Amino acid sequence: MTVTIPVLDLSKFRPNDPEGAASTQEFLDELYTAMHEVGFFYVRNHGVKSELLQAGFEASKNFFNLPLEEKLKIEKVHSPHFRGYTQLYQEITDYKQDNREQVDIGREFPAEPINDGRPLYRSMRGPNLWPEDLPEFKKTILELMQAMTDVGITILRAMARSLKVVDEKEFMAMFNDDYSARMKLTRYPGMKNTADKPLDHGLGVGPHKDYGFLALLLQDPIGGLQVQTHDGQWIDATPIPDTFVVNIGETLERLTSKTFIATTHRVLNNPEDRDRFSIPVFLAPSFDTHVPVAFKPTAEETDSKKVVSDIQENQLLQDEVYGVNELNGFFRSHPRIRDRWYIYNEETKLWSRRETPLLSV
Ligand SMILES: O=C(O)CCC(=O)C(=O)O
Ligand SMILES: [Fe+2]
Repeated sequence: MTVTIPVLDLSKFRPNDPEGAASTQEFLDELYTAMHEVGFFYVRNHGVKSELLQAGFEASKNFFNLPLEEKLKIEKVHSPHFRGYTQLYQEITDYKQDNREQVDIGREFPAEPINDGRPLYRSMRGPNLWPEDLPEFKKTILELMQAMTDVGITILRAMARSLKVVDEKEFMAMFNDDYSARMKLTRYPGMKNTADKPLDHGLGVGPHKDYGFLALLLQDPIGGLQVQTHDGQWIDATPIPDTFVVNIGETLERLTSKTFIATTHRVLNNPEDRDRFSIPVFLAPSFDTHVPVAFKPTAEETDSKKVVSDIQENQLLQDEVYGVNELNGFFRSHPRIRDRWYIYNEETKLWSRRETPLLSV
């Protein structure tokens, strides 16, 4: 079966405008079909100014162009909150080292006290690490993260509405002040980049599903993102100017009993020497949220949702508490940061924060 990734027009979604009822309904129907059948779509007319998108890419390139020793000043290993810079090959996906470098940014919070009985996942909250020598970087990146978050929250509202059986107010209450947002700046070197020498497997990031509720991705024109259709084929998410690529994560898939699919995806490095840049934003409820399984699919929906994925079932994150999933996901992707800041107790089988970080990792 030939599957294409649909392009949805967000300006059709006018939830508070009685005159927009027909176009809103059309949008919701298209959204439902996209999420049920493909699990990915492009969104256009999202309202974020292209100057801001360009400024985001500029800021990202300025950072990646810094000498390695400058970038390492904000290396993620300095952050128990999994913020900061990750060198090429340091992140693990599907048991392989990724051919990409990246910066992780989250919402700014003060660090919380540790090991006082609160859940360990609250350690994910904390301050970001910012490069000192790029004065515009922080302002631009936080502005872009907020603008993309606003678009993502609008799409989440539309998803709740298109699912009908989900109570929109209850669903959106999970995104009150305390929602979780993460942004990543990525750079994928081309395979013939002789300075970086990407690993032969050619995977910028290996096959995976995202953890949370929604991912909204800004990609440059190079291409390389691929989506695994539900019969197991890999298709290109070819860049379309002025759009974001949207997909959902495992926790929202769980809430919908797989009516909406968290589709497997990966990124191939450019076969020549061209570097690719992308900026995804990941949205999820606050860490303490118990994500209900809210949806009882109809027989027809159950029938049509047999999905092939390259990901093994033991790689899936299915805890009911969102923070547990996010922490487990980061532990898996960043074992070096886990081992520096966290310790496993063989007797209790529980992780906790180290009182002082391990220096040797
Ligand atoms: O860079 C991309 O196109 C996708 C990145 C991605 O899937 C991720 O970081 O979860
Ligand atoms: Fe992803």
